[in-house]
Amino acid sequence: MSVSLSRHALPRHLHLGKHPVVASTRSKSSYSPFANPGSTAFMGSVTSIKQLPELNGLPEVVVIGRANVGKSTFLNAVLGRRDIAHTSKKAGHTRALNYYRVGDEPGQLALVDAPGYGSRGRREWGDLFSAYIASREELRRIYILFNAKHGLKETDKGMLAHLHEQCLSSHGTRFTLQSVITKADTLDDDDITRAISTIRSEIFEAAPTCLPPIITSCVMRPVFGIEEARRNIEEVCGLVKKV
Ligand SMILES: Nc1nc2c(ncn2[C@@H]2O[C@H](COP(=O)(O)OP(=O)(O)OP(=O)(O)O)[C@@H](O)[C@H]2O)c(=O)[nH]1
Ligand SMILES: [Mg+2]
Repeated sequence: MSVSLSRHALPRHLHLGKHPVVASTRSKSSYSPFANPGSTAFMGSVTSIKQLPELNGLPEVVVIGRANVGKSTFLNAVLGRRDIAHTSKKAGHTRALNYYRVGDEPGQLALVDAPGYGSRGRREWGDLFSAYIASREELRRIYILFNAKHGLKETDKGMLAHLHEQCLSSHGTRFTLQSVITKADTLDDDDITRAISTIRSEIFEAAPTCLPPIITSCVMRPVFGIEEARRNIEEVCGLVKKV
């Protein structure tokens, strides 16, 4: 195993080519909701569809993926907080839809951490999630995470196909789908290039409407791909003024 991956070691096309880091789209005068991590607040846990919070029109994005893929860690990195979301080596840790407000009150957007799906996920979490995506009007984008080392499993393909159908049936007016590759540090440079290529094709096969992956590592210092993820969230929530 190698942890040598670095911005410089990454193949050029992974970070500079087809899907460039979008920091350059930010106007110097625009303000990032992620600029002040201290203003982020945990809003509460939702275990039943009736408990979904009233956010008075705040845009919302959700982070999903198989148990243990790194959802809560990714969310902490995006929020610039060490442990506002609880993480664990043991799969199945997050057991509710956990809401985080980003920005000073009343906030600029809500970020939602979801329980994992797959063999360690529980059926009732699946039911809650299905009801959530079917009805939540504030939802702008679903971030679906895949472990670089494990690639896509059948449950991932099934989830992608299901979400793709939902996007198509609403003509993309309700939410869009963005893929994210986690734990890029767990593969060496040759393997990560191959893994990304396979994951990209499998995503496209299962869900042609899903946007190609943002590649991340939350253990690299500095973290990798997180600034790109923040810009992506700001854009989909209408918070970036393009110059
Ligand atoms: N090497 C490496 N490990 C990571 C990375 N991100 C997360 N992890 C580890 O992966 C494990 C699971 O992380 P979580 O963030 O709790 O995963 P989760 O998807 O929220 O898990 P559940 O809530 O159980 O579904 C933890 O031990 C993390 O430290 C990463 O970028 N690189
Ligand atoms: Mg979690």
